Amino acid sequence: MSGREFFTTRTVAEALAGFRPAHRTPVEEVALPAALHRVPAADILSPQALPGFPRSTVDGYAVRAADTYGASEGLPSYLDLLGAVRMGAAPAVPVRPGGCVAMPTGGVIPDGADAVVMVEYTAETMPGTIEVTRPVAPGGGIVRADDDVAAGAALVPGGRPLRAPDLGLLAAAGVVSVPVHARPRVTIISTGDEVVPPGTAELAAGQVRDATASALAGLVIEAGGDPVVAGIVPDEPGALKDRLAEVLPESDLVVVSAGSSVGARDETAGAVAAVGSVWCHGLAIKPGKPTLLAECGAVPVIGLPGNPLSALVVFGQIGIQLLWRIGGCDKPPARPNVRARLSRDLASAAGRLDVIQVKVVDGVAEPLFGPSALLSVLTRADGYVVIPEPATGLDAGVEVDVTLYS
Ligand SMILES: Nc1nc2c(c(=O)[nH]1)N[C@H]1C(S)=C(S)[C@@H](COP(=O)(O)OP(=O)(O)OC[C@H]3O[C@@H](n4cnc5c(N)ncnc54)[C@H](O)[C@@H]3O)O[C@H]1N2
Ligand code: MOO
Repeated sequence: MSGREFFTTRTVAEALAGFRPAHRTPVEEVALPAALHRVPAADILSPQALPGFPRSTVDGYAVRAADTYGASEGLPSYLDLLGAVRMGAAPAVPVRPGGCVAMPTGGVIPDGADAVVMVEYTAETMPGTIEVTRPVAPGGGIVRADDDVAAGAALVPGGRPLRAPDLGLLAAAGVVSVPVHARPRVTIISTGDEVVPPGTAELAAGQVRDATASALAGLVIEAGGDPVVAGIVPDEPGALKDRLAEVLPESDLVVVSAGSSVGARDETAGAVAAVGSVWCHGLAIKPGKPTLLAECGAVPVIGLPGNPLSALVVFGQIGIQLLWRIGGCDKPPARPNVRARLSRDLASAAGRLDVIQVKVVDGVAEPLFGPSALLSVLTRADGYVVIPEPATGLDAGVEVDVTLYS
């Protein structure tokens, strides 16, 4: 196709920094169990101090610390046993000088006590008399009423996906539902006359089943989005534009696979330009150069390369970040990674980000090569190594970060 070219190529770094659509999903109230991995729209403040009362952290005796100073095996302190604290109840008696009260772990510290001595350092030598063989400092064995969280302080931050312990802290504060961003609805459109639904039993000559949409839907779910697989659009002039116009009002992000290159049938750029504005067409990434980023009204649109492997690599680098941001999270959770030694030299062009699929065996990262047309390279990989934009390659033997697939 002489004369055709990508008209606005950008680097991945430029795209991550510069393509920042303002669109965010609306906020909805969600009950705690369903709030795992959801993104609170703002800090969630605690309606009360936690734990809410001074508590013992050990089984033992509530004391005045000063009454235990100098206590030792050879010269114990002797304290009067004034009573016992019951779990889930207010203390019945205060601690007066020279006295102590038996304490279960988690019980309410009685008035007058400023420490709890562990039962291991005590003995009831006579009924009603407790021998203490180790001193305890003021505050020892106690958490204060607001040590966990002060009243009005943030229980969990806005903008970060909720983790299991967050749900616990919210529950402890009596917060049983939280305002979170709605899951972004990601419409996935496949294009191409040769692409047929995965359920097609017999393929005619030249047909391929749609591999990309199912895989993209998986990535969308992993990143907290709601995928809507919107079928296959043929290579007919106007067909994609019409489909886009239909799905845009229902979508927080639209992903179109194939048709982003510069071939005669490549319709995405034209279709997107007809309903919005193209931010870049061509990304300095390998694989995945034929990528398009655009905004159609408030809705971001990503045009991905046709090769399923390349489409998934680009969506992993750009789409996932975008998806998290649309869902209210500016700092997406990092994928797990391991350090490994590279088994061989890798070449790259300066200014281009290379994403190399690898297997990791005994701390060695072995690149998996093959054309982007082979999706099995991705299914065989344990993870990937990135050659950053300024680098012209990586030498065999260097330590690299392998981002792992989970
Ligand atoms: N002159 C140039 N030609 C090409 C370039 C280039 O820079 N200059 N880049 C090549 C690269 S790299 C890729 S990737 C492809 C991407 O082109 P398109 O985005 O227009 O995609 P198609 O040509 O339609 O498809 C490529 C390939 O992938 C298969 N495919 C498409 N969709 C699916 C699907 N949903 N499931 C399974 N397989 C799919 C399609 O059948 C083709 O085999 O352009 C190169 N050309
Ligand atoms: O970008 Mo193509 O997507 O390298 O195979």
